[in-house]
Amino acid sequence: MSTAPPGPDVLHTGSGTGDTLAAEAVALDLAHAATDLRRRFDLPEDVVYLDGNSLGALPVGVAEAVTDAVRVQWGRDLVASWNTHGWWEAPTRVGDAIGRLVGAAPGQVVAGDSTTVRLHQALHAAAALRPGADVVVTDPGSFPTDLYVTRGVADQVGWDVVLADPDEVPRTLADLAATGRRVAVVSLSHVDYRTGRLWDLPGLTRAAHDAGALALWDLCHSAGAVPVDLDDHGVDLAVGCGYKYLNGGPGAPAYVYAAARHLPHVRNVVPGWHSHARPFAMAPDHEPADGAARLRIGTPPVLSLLALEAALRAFDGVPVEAVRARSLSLTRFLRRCVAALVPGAAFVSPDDDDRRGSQVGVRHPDAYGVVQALVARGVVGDFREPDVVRLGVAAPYLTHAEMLVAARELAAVLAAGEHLDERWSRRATVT
Ligand SMILES: Cc1ncc(COP(=O)(O)O)c(C=O)c1O
Ligand SMILES: Nc1c(O)cccc1C(=O)C[C@H](N)C(=O)O
Repeated sequence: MSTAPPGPDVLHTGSGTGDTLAAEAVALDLAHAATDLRRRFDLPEDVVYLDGNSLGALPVGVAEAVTDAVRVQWGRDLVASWNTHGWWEAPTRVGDAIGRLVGAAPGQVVAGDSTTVRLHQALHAAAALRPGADVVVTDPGSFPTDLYVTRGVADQVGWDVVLADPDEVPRTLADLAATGRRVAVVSLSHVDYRTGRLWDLPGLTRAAHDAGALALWDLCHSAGAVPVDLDDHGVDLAVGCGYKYLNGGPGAPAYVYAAARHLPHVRNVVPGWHSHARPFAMAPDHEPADGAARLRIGTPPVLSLLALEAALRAFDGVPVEAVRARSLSLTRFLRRCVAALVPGAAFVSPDDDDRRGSQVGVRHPDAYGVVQALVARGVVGDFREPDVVRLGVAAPYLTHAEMLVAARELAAVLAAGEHLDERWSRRATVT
């Protein structure tokens, strides 16, 4: 199966519906040609890659940037590179580059470490900014690491964890206020990793503020795919990873955002020496640096930061609003193709554009087998417990033609019963 460039042969299904969809795919790809950034990525020709919400594709230029960082900066220039190649400033420089994609003015984002660590740090910062409050509100459907970290920090600072579906958060906040409870922070994911549900970040941020709480957002599944506009919406704290829609590579550095109004008061729970105002004074007492640098920790993963920095150039000249418009068109079309070719498909992701992130999920009792059979046919998605076939749509490098190919392959897998193959009876470690 070849998909690049997807021509009429690949698209032809031999059915009336298929022909109509094929013609539509061609028309939509023409209409969205300005945001087709496939040439900025190094993707295998024979794969429809629908897992960029787990691990983004490799952007052109990253391998060269890493080679230069290793051979020239590390290999030749050695320790001087901290100064001469800007290694020291990389966490805040890359943080600012991420900030451009999530609507944060410079000086509020720092990159490095993992989402897990950054969330831990952000929740502790919230605790220090809201002394006397003793509740954290979060979504029971959050990604597991978020639940574990939230419970862990709650134990450390003496909070109660109140679980509420994001739709129910305003009512939960009202109930808590009515019983005299003070909420420190509402901590939510912008897009649900399993369902692709996009939550109302502006409205829920306002609801948190109205209750006297801070709003903390996990942007793992929205940064680089959905406009976030952190500053415009008055978000207090945010975290996210670098390896999904930001395409920074496996284990790419994560990031933390603290709004400028909070930064002078933010306490860093892991105040390593890179967060010191004068690190090379080697002073025995910690004195926080100004700005986002106070959220640095210890020595950053320089090679990974430079890889992420090069990866972010894939977005150069393309506003995230344009990426979103392409993503909506792709997910809308994918949904329509699946509905047409797989009658009765049970969608888990919302139909409504305003409520859908950048993925389409379908429930199936043999979802794991369906995903494996799709992968065997060159359509790479992933399986999420308990029964979700998750198709992530990283708009910059995908086409409408590929959406149709994915739907056709899904229909073919189900028609042939390939999902029931014995090969899929043992699950891989990473699903
Ligand atoms: C919403 C969300 N938060 C956090 C994580 C993971 O955190 P970490 O990057 O520390 O593994 C993921 C994905 O792995 C995620 O989807
Ligand atoms: N972070 C991951 C990892 O370390 C290994 C395998 C997958 C991942 C992922 O990113 C999974 C992803 N957060 C998800 O939404 O399912």
